[in-house]
Amino acid sequence: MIETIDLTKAYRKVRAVDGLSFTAAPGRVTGFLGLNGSGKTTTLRMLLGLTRPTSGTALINGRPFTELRDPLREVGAVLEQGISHPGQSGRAHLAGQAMLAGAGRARVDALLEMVGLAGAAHHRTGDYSLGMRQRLAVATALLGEPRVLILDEPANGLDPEGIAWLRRLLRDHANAGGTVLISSHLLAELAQLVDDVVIIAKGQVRRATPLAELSGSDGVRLRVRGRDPVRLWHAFEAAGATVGGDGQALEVAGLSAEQAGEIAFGVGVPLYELSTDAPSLEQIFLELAAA
Ligand SMILES: Nc1ncnc2c1ncn2[C@@H]1O[C@H](COP(=O)(O)OP(=O)(O)OP(=O)(O)O)[C@@H](O)[C@H]1O
Repeated sequence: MIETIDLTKAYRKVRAVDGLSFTAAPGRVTGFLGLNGSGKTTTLRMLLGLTRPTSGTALINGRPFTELRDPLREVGAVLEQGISHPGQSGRAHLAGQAMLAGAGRARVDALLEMVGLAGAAHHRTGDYSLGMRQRLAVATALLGEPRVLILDEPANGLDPEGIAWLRRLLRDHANAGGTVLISSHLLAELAQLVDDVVIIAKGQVRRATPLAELSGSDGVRLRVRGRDPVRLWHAFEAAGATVGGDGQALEVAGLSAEQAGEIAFGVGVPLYELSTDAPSLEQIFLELAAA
């Protein structure tokens, strides 16, 4: 379980995180989404005890990171690339980290297998592709068999096969009762991976919802053309809709197609066109994230 309560981080000129409250629940993969500079990394760093909050609380399994009894066994994180020495092999890197985490050799080999790096385990990490470095970072995060996983932009650099691998890995982790928080600045990148989304902008939560409920009916817009646009405009507004237009057609939010058709019929205006335009997930995200 991950929880932030009124979490705030102010730097001299910016409030990077501004009263942020959200939870990421066990058994779920939660996407933490925002545009560049919206405060994602700062939030994750506060959760991991790397940045001190100005105020508010960041909790992992009910405690601040600094009060966790055995942090490496409770939370694993992928924060940035370049954690390994480029001259070191992937295996040597992981074995070194394993000593810190109190994990044995068998675990190192099992993890290299699990992240698909067994064949490249003895190559220098300096020769790894971005995707391979991401896989090594995920293996490192999993060393202590933590229940909570925090991943900052892990899909970055992964090819479709890598994304499919990450999806399975995160799903298995959540299905086993683990908590996963994964950040990105692209909803499309996470749409196949996550159960829930927390969308932030300017350090504040704009929407926290199961992904399936993000594209609710409130985002649907109608495109309406009829013989008397002005009359239609007034009739739709009188019914509580928000109406815009481009001269050709009216753009109507807040009504279903059925309601709009009935209203047009009621005021005696023949319709030439009535279509619904459901925004894509990416459009909804951008609208929320840019607000
Ligand atoms: N150490 C710091 N000192 C001053 N300002 C900072 C510091 N760290 C972050 N910021 C500012 O806080 C804001 C949020 O940054 P943060 O890195 O958390 O965003 P982000 O959502 O992770 O962005 P990105 O996707 O680009 O990594 C930005 O305006 C950034 O410039």
